[in-house]
Amino acid sequence: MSSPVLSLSSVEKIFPNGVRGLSPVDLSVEKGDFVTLIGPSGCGKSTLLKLIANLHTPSAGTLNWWGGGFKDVGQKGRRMAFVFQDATLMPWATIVKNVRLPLDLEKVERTTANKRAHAALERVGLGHVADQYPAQLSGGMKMRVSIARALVTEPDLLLMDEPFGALDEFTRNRLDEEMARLCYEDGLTTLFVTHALHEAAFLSSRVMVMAAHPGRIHAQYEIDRGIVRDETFRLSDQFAGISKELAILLEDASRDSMIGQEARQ
Ligand SMILES: Nc1ncnc2c1ncn2[C@@H]1O[C@H](COP(=O)(O)OP(=O)(O)OP(=O)(O)O)[C@@H](O)[C@H]1O
Repeated sequence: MSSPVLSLSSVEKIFPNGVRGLSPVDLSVEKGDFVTLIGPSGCGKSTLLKLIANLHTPSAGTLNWWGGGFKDVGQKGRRMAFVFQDATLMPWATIVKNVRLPLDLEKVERTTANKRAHAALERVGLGHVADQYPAQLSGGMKMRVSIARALVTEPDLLLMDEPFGALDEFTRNRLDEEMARLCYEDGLTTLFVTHALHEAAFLSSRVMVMAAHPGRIHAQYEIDRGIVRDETFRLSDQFAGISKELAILLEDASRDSMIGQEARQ
């Protein structure tokens, strides 16, 4: 059997100022999983994502990427890409040049890089804006460019930190449907952070409900991978049921977080 994409064993983070960002976490992410982290502010969602991205070093515990250490991440079959809340596009460069940036940094030959950048834009439905500039696009389109810039590297693991948090609900729903298509149809392993319960219910194959004070995993909730995540699902009783069960877990996690906070005061 192949190694999990990610495995965390008793990984914790205590910041230099003594703040415990994350209590020991055990987590295993398999190929094709869509894992969402949700929980009240300060529960360690970003800390956990940054540990996985190797932007933080754990204070204790072991992290493995594809069964090995971080030094092999970036090789074929072990590529990781990020999408953040802010699309962070270069305003002076065309959309295709923005998408091509990671390939330019890798010194991929120009014709190949252009071809891949155009293909990535097609995948997010933005082939027609390749020669435009970021200022000409809406917020949702900019975010799709940011997703294309991540996809162009052909990642095996996609990390997304509240990518659609700044968008209106209609745009967010459309982008969630696009993400579901990209991730479930292509089997792209994804770790996703959100504050939005309905987004977690819609997208995930597993939801990690976290609690704060201190940051930790409170509960895990599995959702059938076989569900087709489309508009019909969003309107179904099944979706309503999943959302309700998640709301109960989240309520419970919030109550635990408040008890933790009061105990510290
Ligand atoms: N660099 C840092 N130094 C000290 N403490 C930090 C640092 N980064 C995060 N923390 C603390 O660690 C805890 C977890 O923070 P984190 O940002 O991971 O939470 P979060 O769940 O992502 O919050 P939010 O939903 O508000 O973005 C918080 O108490 C936070 O104040």
